[in-house]
Amino acid sequence: MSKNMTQAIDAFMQSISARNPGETEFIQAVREVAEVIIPFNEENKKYKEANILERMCEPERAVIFRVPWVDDQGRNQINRGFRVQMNSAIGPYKGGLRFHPTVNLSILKFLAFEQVFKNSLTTLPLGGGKGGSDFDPKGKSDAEVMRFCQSFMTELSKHIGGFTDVPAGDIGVGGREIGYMFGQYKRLRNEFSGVLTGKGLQYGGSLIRTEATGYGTVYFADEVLKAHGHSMHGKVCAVSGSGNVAQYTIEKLLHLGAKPVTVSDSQGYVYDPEGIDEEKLAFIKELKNEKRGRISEFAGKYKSATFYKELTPWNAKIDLAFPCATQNELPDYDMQTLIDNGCIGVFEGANMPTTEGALDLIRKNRILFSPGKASNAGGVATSGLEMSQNSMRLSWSSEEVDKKLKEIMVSIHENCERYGRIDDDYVDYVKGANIAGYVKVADAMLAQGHV
Ligand SMILES: NC(=O)C1=CN([C@@H]2O[C@H](COP(=O)(O)OP(=O)(O)OC[C@H]3O[C@@H](n4cnc5c(N)ncnc54)[C@H](OP(=O)(O)O)[C@@H]3O)[C@@H](O)[C@H]2O)C=CC1
Ligand SMILES: O=C(O)CCC(=O)C(=O)O
Repeated sequence: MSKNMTQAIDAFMQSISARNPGETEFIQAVREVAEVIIPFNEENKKYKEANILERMCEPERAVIFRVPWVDDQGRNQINRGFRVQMNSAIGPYKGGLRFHPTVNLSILKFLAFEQVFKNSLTTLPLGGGKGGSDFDPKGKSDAEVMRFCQSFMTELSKHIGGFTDVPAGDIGVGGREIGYMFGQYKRLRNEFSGVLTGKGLQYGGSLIRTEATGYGTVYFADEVLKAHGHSMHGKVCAVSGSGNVAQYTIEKLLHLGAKPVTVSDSQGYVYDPEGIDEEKLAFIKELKNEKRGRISEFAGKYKSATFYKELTPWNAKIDLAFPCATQNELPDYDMQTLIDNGCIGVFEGANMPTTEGALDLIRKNRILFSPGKASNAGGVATSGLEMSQNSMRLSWSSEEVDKKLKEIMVSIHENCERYGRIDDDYVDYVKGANIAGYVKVADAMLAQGHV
Protein backbone atom coordinates (compact mmCIF):
# COMPACT_ATOMS: atom_id res chain seq x y z
CA MET A 1 0.00 0.00 0.00
CA SER A 2 1.31 3.49 -0.86
CA LYS A 3 2.40 5.94 1.84
CA ASN A 4 -0.41 8.33 0.87
CA MET A 5 -2.99 5.63 1.28
CA THR A 6 -1.64 4.61 4.70
CA GLN A 7 -1.80 8.27 5.75
CA ALA A 8 -5.37 8.61 4.50
CA ILE A 9 -6.44 5.54 6.50
CA ASP A 10 -4.63 6.78 9.63
CA ALA A 11 -6.28 10.21 9.35
CA PHE A 12 -9.70 8.62 8.90
CA MET A 13 -9.17 6.37 11.91
CA GLN A 14 -8.01 9.29 14.03
CA SER A 15 -11.28 11.08 13.35
CA ILE A 16 -13.26 7.90 14.15
CA SER A 17 -11.36 7.48 17.44
CA ALA A 18 -11.93 11.13 18.35
CA ARG A 19 -15.68 10.89 17.66
CA ASN A 20 -16.08 7.57 19.50
CA PRO A 21 -13.68 7.75 22.46
CA GLY A 22 -13.01 4.48 24.27
CA GLU A 23 -15.20 2.44 21.88
CA THR A 24 -12.48 -0.10 21.16
CA GLU A 25 -14.61 -2.80 19.51
CA PHE A 26 -16.37 -0.29 17.25
CA ILE A 27 -13.06 1.30 16.26
CA GLN A 28 -11.58 -2.16 15.53
CA ALA A 29 -14.53 -3.07 13.28
CA VAL A 30 -14.34 0.24 11.40
CA ARG A 31 -10.56 -0.09 10.87
CA GLU A 32 -10.96 -3.48 9.22
CA VAL A 33 -13.44 -1.96 6.77
CA ALA A 34 -11.58 1.33 6.25
CA GLU A 35 -8.38 -0.49 5.24
CA VAL A 36 -10.28 -1.98 2.32
CA ILE A 37 -12.81 0.73 1.45
CA ILE A 38 -10.57 3.82 1.49
CA PRO A 39 -8.35 2.41 -1.31
CA PHE A 40 -11.51 1.22 -3.12
CA ASN A 41 -13.01 4.73 -2.90
CA GLU A 42 -9.89 6.15 -4.56
CA GLU A 43 -10.89 4.23 -7.67
CA ASN A 44 -14.59 4.95 -7.21
CA LYS A 45 -14.61 8.67 -6.59
CA LYS A 46 -18.40 9.03 -6.47
CA TYR A 47 -18.41 7.26 -3.10
CA LYS A 48 -15.49 9.31 -1.80
CA GLU A 49 -17.01 12.62 -2.90
CA ALA A 50 -20.32 11.78 -1.20
CA ASN A 51 -18.57 10.83 2.09
CA ILE A 52 -20.36 7.49 2.07
CA LEU A 53 -17.96 5.72 4.45
CA GLU A 54 -18.03 8.61 6.94
CA ARG A 55 -21.84 8.50 6.92
CA MET A 56 -21.91 4.72 7.35
CA CYS A 57 -19.79 5.04 10.51
CA GLU A 58 -22.41 7.20 12.22
CA PRO A 59 -25.54 5.37 13.46
CA GLU A 60 -28.77 6.80 12.06
CA ARG A 61 -30.08 6.52 15.60
CA ALA A 62 -29.14 4.92 18.95
CA VAL A 63 -31.55 4.65 21.85
CA ILE A 64 -30.48 3.89 25.42
CA PHE A 65 -33.09 3.21 28.04
CA ARG A 66 -33.75 2.07 31.60
CA VAL A 67 -35.08 -1.46 32.11
CA PRO A 68 -36.59 -1.83 35.58
CA TRP A 69 -37.77 -5.27 36.68
CA VAL A 70 -38.52 -7.19 39.89
CA ASP A 71 -36.56 -10.33 40.86
CA ASP A 72 -37.98 -13.43 42.59
CA GLN A 73 -37.17 -11.95 46.02
CA GLY A 74 -39.31 -8.89 45.23
CA ARG A 75 -36.28 -6.59 44.87
CA ASN A 76 -36.18 -3.87 42.22
CA GLN A 77 -33.46 -4.40 39.62
CA ILE A 78 -32.26 -2.02 36.93
CA ASN A 79 -30.52 -2.82 33.66
CA ARG A 80 -29.63 -0.73 30.64
CA GLY A 81 -31.25 -1.37 27.26
CA PHE A 82 -29.96 -0.34 23.82
CA ARG A 83 -30.94 -0.37 20.17
CA VAL A 84 -28.45 0.91 17.59
CA GLN A 85 -30.16 1.60 14.24
CA MET A 86 -27.14 1.85 12.01
CA ASN A 87 -28.28 1.98 8.40
CA SER A 88 -31.65 1.67 6.64
CA ALA A 89 -30.55 2.40 3.06
CA ILE A 90 -31.55 -1.02 1.70
CA GLY A 91 -34.27 -2.13 4.12
CA PRO A 92 -35.62 -1.94 7.68
CA TYR A 93 -32.97 -2.20 10.41
CA LYS A 94 -32.32 -5.87 11.11
CA GLY A 95 -30.06 -7.53 13.65
CA GLY A 96 -30.04 -9.40 16.91
CA LEU A 97 -30.43 -8.54 20.58
CA ARG A 98 -27.65 -9.56 22.98
CA PHE A 99 -28.23 -10.07 26.71
CA HIS A 100 -24.84 -10.34 28.43
CA PRO A 101 -23.21 -8.45 31.33
CA THR A 102 -20.46 -7.13 29.01
CA VAL A 103 -22.92 -5.37 26.66
CA ASN A 104 -22.16 -1.68 26.12
CA LEU A 105 -22.55 0.90 23.35
CA SER A 106 -19.18 0.10 21.74
CA ILE A 107 -19.99 -3.60 21.38
CA LEU A 108 -23.45 -2.91 19.97
CA LYS A 109 -22.12 -0.28 17.54
CA PHE A 110 -19.49 -2.72 16.25
CA LEU A 111 -22.14 -5.41 15.84
CA ALA A 112 -24.58 -3.03 14.12
CA PHE A 113 -21.82 -1.79 11.79
CA GLU A 114 -20.86 -5.35 10.81
CA GLN A 115 -24.54 -6.15 10.35
CA VAL A 116 -24.93 -3.49 7.64
CA PHE A 117 -22.31 -5.19 5.42
CA LYS A 118 -23.50 -8.69 6.30
CA ASN A 119 -27.15 -7.97 5.54
CA SER A 120 -26.20 -6.39 2.24
CA LEU A 121 -24.27 -9.55 1.33
CA THR A 122 -27.35 -11.74 1.88
CA THR A 123 -28.91 -10.20 -1.29
CA LEU A 124 -32.09 -9.51 0.76
CA PRO A 125 -33.56 -6.04 1.49
CA LEU A 126 -32.30 -5.72 5.07
CA GLY A 127 -30.76 -2.68 6.77
CA GLY A 128 -28.48 -3.08 9.78
CA GLY A 129 -29.01 -2.71 13.54
CA LYS A 130 -28.22 -4.38 16.84
CA GLY A 131 -29.38 -4.06 20.42
CA GLY A 132 -29.48 -5.67 23.79
CA SER A 133 -28.83 -5.21 27.45
CA ASP A 134 -26.27 -5.78 30.18
CA PHE A 135 -28.81 -8.16 31.75
CA ASP A 136 -27.37 -11.65 32.45
CA PRO A 137 -29.93 -14.43 31.92
CA LYS A 138 -27.52 -16.95 33.49
CA GLY A 139 -28.71 -18.08 36.91
CA LYS A 140 -32.09 -16.31 36.55
CA SER A 141 -35.41 -18.16 36.84
CA ASP A 142 -37.74 -18.32 33.83
CA ALA A 143 -40.08 -15.92 35.67
CA GLU A 144 -37.27 -13.39 36.14
CA VAL A 145 -36.24 -13.66 32.48
CA MET A 146 -39.88 -13.13 31.49
CA ARG A 147 -40.30 -10.03 33.65
CA PHE A 148 -37.05 -8.61 32.30
CA CYS A 149 -38.05 -9.31 28.67
CA GLN A 150 -41.47 -7.72 29.17
CA SER A 151 -39.94 -4.58 30.65
CA PHE A 152 -37.27 -4.43 27.92
CA MET A 153 -39.91 -4.73 25.19
CA THR A 154 -42.17 -2.14 26.82
CA GLU A 155 -39.61 0.50 25.84
CA LEU A 156 -38.15 -1.18 22.72
CA SER A 157 -41.63 -1.48 21.16
CA LYS A 158 -41.65 2.31 20.66
CA HIS A 159 -38.70 2.06 18.30
CA ILE A 160 -39.31 -1.09 16.22
CA GLY A 161 -41.91 -2.47 13.78
CA GLY A 162 -42.21 -4.77 10.78
CA PHE A 163 -41.32 -1.92 8.37
CA THR A 164 -38.93 -0.10 10.72
CA ASP A 165 -36.71 -2.45 12.68
CA VAL A 166 -36.97 -6.23 13.14
CA PRO A 167 -34.77 -7.61 15.98
CA ALA A 168 -33.81 -11.26 16.56
CA GLY A 169 -31.61 -13.27 18.93
CA ASP A 170 -27.87 -13.19 19.64
CA ILE A 171 -25.81 -14.18 22.70
CA GLY A 172 -28.15 -14.82 25.64
CA VAL A 173 -31.30 -14.40 23.52
CA GLY A 174 -32.82 -17.65 22.22
CA GLY A 175 -36.31 -19.02 21.68
CA ARG A 176 -37.39 -18.43 25.28
CA GLU A 177 -36.49 -14.73 25.29
CA ILE A 178 -37.89 -14.11 21.78
CA GLY A 179 -41.18 -15.70 22.89
CA TYR A 180 -41.52 -13.46 25.95
CA MET A 181 -40.65 -10.34 23.94
CA PHE A 182 -43.02 -11.23 21.09
CA GLY A 183 -45.86 -11.81 23.59
CA GLN A 184 -45.29 -8.41 25.18
CA TYR A 185 -45.11 -6.61 21.82
CA LYS A 186 -48.41 -8.22 20.81
CA ARG A 187 -50.08 -7.09 24.05
CA LEU A 188 -48.80 -3.54 23.75
CA ARG A 189 -49.69 -3.08 20.08
CA ASN A 190 -52.68 -5.39 19.78
CA GLU A 191 -51.02 -6.58 16.62
CA PHE A 192 -49.73 -9.97 15.45
CA SER A 193 -46.84 -9.06 13.19
CA GLY A 194 -43.44 -10.35 12.16
CA VAL A 195 -41.72 -7.80 14.36
CA LEU A 196 -39.14 -10.30 15.65
CA THR A 197 -37.48 -13.25 13.92
CA GLY A 198 -36.34 -16.48 15.52
CA LYS A 199 -39.93 -16.97 16.68
CA GLY A 200 -41.32 -20.36 17.71
CA LEU A 201 -42.70 -22.47 14.88
CA GLN A 202 -46.23 -22.28 16.36
CA TYR A 203 -46.38 -18.48 16.03
CA GLY A 204 -44.67 -17.45 12.81
CA GLY A 205 -41.14 -18.79 13.11
CA SER A 206 -39.33 -20.32 10.16
CA LEU A 207 -38.04 -23.85 9.94
CA ILE A 208 -34.21 -23.89 9.85
CA ARG A 209 -33.81 -20.44 11.50
CA THR A 210 -32.42 -22.13 14.63
CA GLU A 211 -29.91 -24.11 12.57
CA ALA A 212 -29.17 -21.40 9.99
CA THR A 213 -26.13 -19.57 11.39
CA GLY A 214 -24.16 -22.74 12.11
CA TYR A 215 -25.27 -24.53 8.94
CA GLY A 216 -24.52 -21.44 6.85
CA THR A 217 -21.04 -21.10 8.36
CA VAL A 218 -20.19 -24.65 7.33
CA TYR A 219 -21.76 -24.23 3.87
CA PHE A 220 -19.55 -21.17 3.40
CA ALA A 221 -16.43 -22.94 4.72
CA ASP A 222 -17.14 -25.80 2.32
CA GLU A 223 -17.24 -23.34 -0.60
CA VAL A 224 -13.92 -21.81 0.51
CA LEU A 225 -12.29 -25.23 0.80
CA LYS A 226 -13.56 -26.31 -2.61
CA ALA A 227 -12.36 -23.07 -4.22
CA HIS A 228 -8.88 -23.81 -2.86
CA GLY A 229 -8.68 -27.50 -3.79
CA HIS A 230 -9.61 -28.97 -0.39
CA SER A 231 -12.60 -30.86 0.98
CA MET A 232 -14.40 -30.92 4.32
CA HIS A 233 -14.41 -34.69 4.50
CA GLY A 234 -12.21 -36.05 7.30
CA LYS A 235 -11.05 -32.63 8.52
CA VAL A 236 -10.45 -32.39 12.28
CA CYS A 237 -12.15 -29.23 13.56
CA ALA A 238 -11.97 -27.06 16.67
CA VAL A 239 -15.25 -25.32 17.50
CA SER A 240 -15.52 -22.76 20.30
CA GLY A 241 -18.72 -21.93 22.17
CA SER A 242 -21.54 -24.34 22.87
CA GLY A 243 -24.54 -22.14 22.16
CA ASN A 244 -26.74 -21.85 19.10
CA VAL A 245 -24.05 -21.19 16.50
CA ALA A 246 -21.58 -23.76 17.86
CA GLN A 247 -24.20 -26.52 18.12
CA TYR A 248 -25.35 -26.25 14.51
CA THR A 249 -21.83 -25.74 13.21
CA ILE A 250 -20.96 -29.09 14.78
CA GLU A 251 -24.13 -30.67 13.37
CA LYS A 252 -23.37 -29.61 9.79
CA LEU A 253 -19.69 -30.56 10.13
CA LEU A 254 -20.88 -34.08 11.00
CA HIS A 255 -23.23 -34.08 7.97
CA LEU A 256 -20.26 -33.28 5.72
CA GLY A 257 -17.98 -35.94 7.19
CA ALA A 258 -15.70 -33.72 9.29
CA LYS A 259 -14.64 -34.51 12.86
CA PRO A 260 -15.31 -31.80 15.49
CA VAL A 261 -13.19 -32.40 18.60
CA THR A 262 -13.74 -29.36 20.84
CA VAL A 263 -16.53 -27.31 22.35
CA SER A 264 -16.34 -24.57 25.02
CA ASP A 265 -18.10 -22.05 27.20
CA SER A 266 -16.92 -19.07 29.24
CA GLN A 267 -15.44 -21.41 31.89
CA GLY A 268 -13.18 -23.51 29.65
CA TYR A 269 -13.11 -26.04 26.84
CA VAL A 270 -13.55 -29.74 26.28
CA TYR A 271 -11.29 -31.78 23.97
CA ASP A 272 -12.55 -35.15 22.81
CA PRO A 273 -10.01 -36.84 20.49
CA GLU A 274 -12.62 -39.47 19.53
CA GLY A 275 -14.79 -36.69 18.12
CA ILE A 276 -18.16 -35.19 19.03
CA ASP A 277 -20.73 -37.39 17.31
CA GLU A 278 -24.54 -37.04 17.02
CA GLU A 279 -25.15 -38.61 20.42
CA LYS A 280 -22.66 -36.34 22.18
CA LEU A 281 -24.12 -33.35 20.34
CA ALA A 282 -27.61 -34.26 21.59
CA PHE A 283 -26.16 -34.25 25.12
CA ILE A 284 -24.68 -30.75 24.54
CA LYS A 285 -28.00 -29.43 23.21
CA GLU A 286 -29.92 -30.71 26.22
CA LEU A 287 -27.22 -29.50 28.64
CA LYS A 288 -27.09 -25.99 27.17
CA ASN A 289 -30.62 -25.36 25.87
CA GLU A 290 -32.70 -27.03 28.55
CA LYS A 291 -30.65 -27.65 31.70
CA ARG A 292 -28.61 -24.46 31.14
CA GLY A 293 -25.57 -26.26 32.60
CA ARG A 294 -21.78 -25.89 32.18
CA ILE A 295 -19.75 -27.54 29.40
CA SER A 296 -17.41 -29.15 31.99
CA GLU A 297 -20.25 -31.66 32.55
CA PHE A 298 -19.51 -33.11 29.09
CA ALA A 299 -16.18 -34.44 30.37
CA GLY A 300 -17.99 -35.96 33.36
CA LYS A 301 -20.30 -37.85 31.01
CA TYR A 302 -17.79 -38.93 28.29
CA LYS A 303 -14.54 -40.49 29.50
CA SER A 304 -12.75 -39.87 26.19
CA ALA A 305 -13.03 -36.10 26.82
CA THR A 306 -10.91 -33.77 28.98
CA PHE A 307 -12.05 -30.40 30.35
CA TYR A 308 -9.48 -27.56 30.37
CA LYS A 309 -10.56 -24.92 32.85
CA GLU A 310 -10.31 -21.26 31.80
CA LEU A 311 -8.62 -22.15 28.51
CA THR A 312 -9.76 -21.78 24.90
CA PRO A 313 -9.75 -24.60 22.29
CA TRP A 314 -6.91 -23.28 20.13
CA ASN A 315 -4.17 -25.56 21.50
CA ALA A 316 -5.66 -28.69 19.95
CA LYS A 317 -4.01 -30.12 16.84
CA ILE A 318 -6.67 -29.53 14.20
CA ASP A 319 -7.11 -28.75 10.48
CA LEU A 320 -9.90 -26.16 10.70
CA ALA A 321 -10.99 -23.68 13.38
CA PHE A 322 -14.55 -22.41 13.83
CA PRO A 323 -14.66 -19.65 16.47
CA CYS A 324 -18.37 -19.53 17.40
CA ALA A 325 -18.46 -17.88 20.85
CA THR A 326 -17.72 -14.14 20.96
CA GLN A 327 -15.58 -11.20 19.75
CA ASN A 328 -11.78 -11.27 20.09
CA GLU A 329 -11.70 -14.84 21.36
CA LEU A 330 -8.90 -15.83 18.92
CA PRO A 331 -5.81 -13.66 19.62
CA ASP A 332 -2.46 -13.66 17.77
CA TYR A 333 -0.61 -16.07 20.10
CA ASP A 334 -3.36 -18.68 19.74
CA MET A 335 -3.40 -18.12 15.98
CA GLN A 336 0.36 -18.79 15.92
CA THR A 337 -0.23 -22.06 17.81
CA LEU A 338 -2.92 -23.06 15.33
CA ILE A 339 -0.58 -22.35 12.41
CA ASP A 340 2.29 -24.26 14.08
CA ASN A 341 -0.08 -27.21 14.53
CA GLY A 342 -1.00 -27.27 10.83
CA CYS A 343 -4.35 -25.46 10.78
CA ILE A 344 -5.27 -24.51 7.19
CA GLY A 345 -8.51 -22.56 7.68
CA VAL A 346 -10.38 -20.31 10.14
CA PHE A 347 -14.09 -19.71 9.55
CA GLU A 348 -15.87 -17.22 11.80
CA GLY A 349 -19.26 -18.31 13.15
CA ALA A 350 -19.14 -15.56 15.78
CA ASN A 351 -18.91 -11.83 15.02
CA MET A 352 -15.29 -10.56 14.91
CA PRO A 353 -13.82 -13.40 17.02
CA THR A 354 -10.39 -12.94 15.42
CA THR A 355 -8.21 -10.09 16.69
CA GLU A 356 -6.34 -7.69 14.38
CA GLY A 357 -3.01 -9.37 15.28
CA ALA A 358 -4.37 -12.82 14.48
CA LEU A 359 -5.66 -11.51 11.14
CA ASP A 360 -2.18 -10.23 10.29
CA LEU A 361 -0.80 -13.74 10.88
CA ILE A 362 -3.57 -15.25 8.77
CA ARG A 363 -2.72 -12.96 5.85
CA LYS A 364 1.04 -13.46 6.20
CA ASN A 365 0.68 -17.25 6.23
CA ARG A 366 -2.10 -17.32 3.61
CA ILE A 367 -4.41 -19.28 5.89
CA LEU A 368 -7.92 -19.65 4.47
CA PHE A 369 -10.16 -17.26 6.37
CA SER A 370 -13.77 -16.12 6.23
CA PRO A 371 -14.97 -13.10 8.23
CA GLY A 372 -18.20 -13.50 10.20
CA LYS A 373 -19.99 -10.92 8.09
CA ALA A 374 -19.77 -13.40 5.21
CA SER A 375 -19.72 -16.83 6.83
CA ASN A 376 -22.30 -16.29 9.58
CA ALA A 377 -24.72 -14.38 7.33
CA GLY A 378 -26.94 -17.46 7.00
CA GLY A 379 -28.63 -16.59 10.30
CA VAL A 380 -29.86 -13.18 9.30
CA ALA A 381 -30.56 -14.40 5.75
CA THR A 382 -32.94 -17.01 7.16
CA SER A 383 -34.46 -14.29 9.34
CA GLY A 384 -35.11 -12.48 6.06
CA LEU A 385 -36.79 -15.67 4.79
CA GLU A 386 -38.88 -15.73 7.99
CA MET A 387 -40.00 -12.16 7.26
CA SER A 388 -40.97 -13.15 3.70
CA GLN A 389 -43.01 -16.11 4.96
CA ASN A 390 -44.74 -13.90 7.56
CA SER A 391 -45.66 -11.34 4.87
CA MET A 392 -47.01 -14.05 2.61
CA ARG A 393 -48.82 -15.76 5.50
CA LEU A 394 -47.33 -19.16 4.71
CA SER A 395 -44.58 -21.52 5.84
CA TRP A 396 -41.97 -23.17 3.68
CA SER A 397 -40.74 -26.71 4.36
CA SER A 398 -37.33 -27.22 5.95
CA GLU A 399 -36.02 -28.54 2.62
CA GLU A 400 -37.11 -25.34 0.85
CA VAL A 401 -35.57 -23.05 3.47
CA ASP A 402 -32.34 -25.06 3.66
CA LYS A 403 -32.05 -24.96 -0.14
CA LYS A 404 -32.51 -21.18 -0.17
CA LEU A 405 -29.99 -20.83 2.68
CA LYS A 406 -27.43 -22.86 0.78
CA GLU A 407 -28.00 -20.85 -2.41
CA ILE A 408 -27.53 -17.61 -0.47
CA MET A 409 -24.26 -18.84 1.07
CA VAL A 410 -22.97 -19.91 -2.36
CA SER A 411 -23.89 -16.51 -3.80
CA ILE A 412 -22.15 -14.69 -0.92
CA HIS A 413 -19.07 -16.79 -1.60
CA GLU A 414 -19.15 -15.91 -5.31
CA ASN A 415 -19.55 -12.22 -4.54
CA CYS A 416 -16.66 -12.23 -2.04
CA GLU A 417 -14.47 -14.10 -4.52
CA ARG A 418 -15.29 -11.55 -7.22
CA TYR A 419 -13.94 -8.64 -5.16
CA GLY A 420 -11.37 -10.52 -3.05
CA ARG A 421 -9.34 -12.69 -5.40
CA ILE A 422 -5.65 -11.88 -4.90
CA ASP A 423 -4.13 -14.45 -7.30
CA ASP A 424 -4.83 -17.93 -8.67
CA ASP A 425 -4.24 -19.52 -5.27
CA TYR A 426 -5.76 -17.16 -2.72
CA VAL A 427 -8.92 -15.15 -2.03
CA ASP A 428 -8.91 -12.39 0.61
CA TYR A 429 -12.47 -12.82 1.87
CA VAL A 430 -12.19 -9.82 4.23
CA LYS A 431 -11.54 -7.56 1.25
CA GLY A 432 -14.19 -9.34 -0.83
CA ALA A 433 -16.91 -9.19 1.83
CA ASN A 434 -16.26 -5.55 2.69
CA ILE A 435 -16.37 -4.33 -0.90
CA ALA A 436 -19.30 -6.51 -1.97
CA GLY A 437 -21.32 -5.48 1.12
CA TYR A 438 -20.39 -1.81 0.73
CA VAL A 439 -21.23 -1.28 -2.95
CA LYS A 440 -24.93 -2.11 -2.62
CA VAL A 441 -25.44 0.09 0.45
CA ALA A 442 -23.33 2.91 -1.00
CA ASP A 443 -25.29 2.93 -4.27
CA ALA A 444 -28.59 2.99 -2.36
CA MET A 445 -27.35 5.91 -0.24
CA LEU A 446 -26.24 7.81 -3.34
CA ALA A 447 -29.64 7.24 -4.95
CA GLN A 448 -31.48 8.48 -1.87
CA GLY A 449 -29.63 11.81 -1.67
CA HIS A 450 -27.87 13.18 1.37
CA VAL A 451 -29.41 10.88 3.99
N1 LIG B 1 -27.54 -16.61 16.93
C1 LIG B 1 -27.36 -16.19 15.69
O1 LIG B 1 -28.19 -16.41 14.81
C2 LIG B 1 -26.11 -15.47 15.33
C3 LIG B 1 -25.07 -15.33 16.20
N2 LIG B 1 -23.91 -14.77 15.78
C4 LIG B 1 -22.76 -14.63 16.67
O2 LIG B 1 -22.34 -15.93 17.09
C5 LIG B 1 -21.75 -15.85 18.40
C6 LIG B 1 -22.44 -16.82 19.31
O3 LIG B 1 -23.82 -16.51 19.39
P1 LIG B 1 -24.91 -17.57 19.85
O4 LIG B 1 -24.41 -18.94 19.64
O5 LIG B 1 -26.18 -17.15 19.25
O6 LIG B 1 -25.00 -17.26 21.41
P2 LIG B 1 -25.36 -18.26 22.61
O7 LIG B 1 -25.74 -17.39 23.74
O8 LIG B 1 -26.29 -19.31 22.16
O9 LIG B 1 -23.97 -18.97 22.91
C7 LIG B 1 -22.84 -18.22 23.19
C8 LIG B 1 -21.70 -19.17 23.53
O10 LIG B 1 -20.49 -18.42 23.60
C9 LIG B 1 -19.96 -18.49 24.93
N3 LIG B 1 -19.46 -17.16 25.33
C10 LIG B 1 -20.17 -16.01 25.39
N4 LIG B 1 -19.39 -15.01 25.82
C11 LIG B 1 -18.19 -15.55 26.04
C12 LIG B 1 -16.96 -15.03 26.50
N5 LIG B 1 -16.83 -13.73 26.80
N6 LIG B 1 -15.92 -15.88 26.58
C13 LIG B 1 -16.06 -17.20 26.28
N7 LIG B 1 -17.19 -17.75 25.84
C14 LIG B 1 -18.23 -16.94 25.72
C15 LIG B 1 -21.12 -18.90 25.80
O11 LIG B 1 -20.65 -19.50 27.00
P3 LIG B 1 -21.44 -19.25 28.37
O12 LIG B 1 -22.71 -20.05 28.24
O13 LIG B 1 -20.53 -19.71 29.43
O14 LIG B 1 -21.70 -17.77 28.44
C16 LIG B 1 -21.87 -19.84 24.87
O15 LIG B 1 -21.25 -21.10 24.84
C17 LIG B 1 -21.84 -14.38 18.80
O16 LIG B 1 -20.67 -13.72 18.38
C18 LIG B 1 -23.01 -13.87 17.96
O17 LIG B 1 -22.95 -12.48 17.75
C19 LIG B 1 -23.74 -14.36 14.48
C20 LIG B 1 -24.74 -14.46 13.58
C21 LIG B 1 -26.04 -14.94 13.96
O1 LIG C 1 -31.31 -12.83 12.50
C1 LIG C 1 -31.06 -11.66 12.71
O2 LIG C 1 -31.82 -10.74 12.48
C2 LIG C 1 -29.77 -11.22 13.32
C3 LIG C 1 -28.68 -12.22 13.43
C4 LIG C 1 -27.51 -11.53 14.05
O3 LIG C 1 -27.65 -10.90 15.08
C5 LIG C 1 -26.24 -11.53 13.40
O4 LIG C 1 -26.17 -11.81 12.19
O5 LIG C 1 -25.23 -11.21 14.05
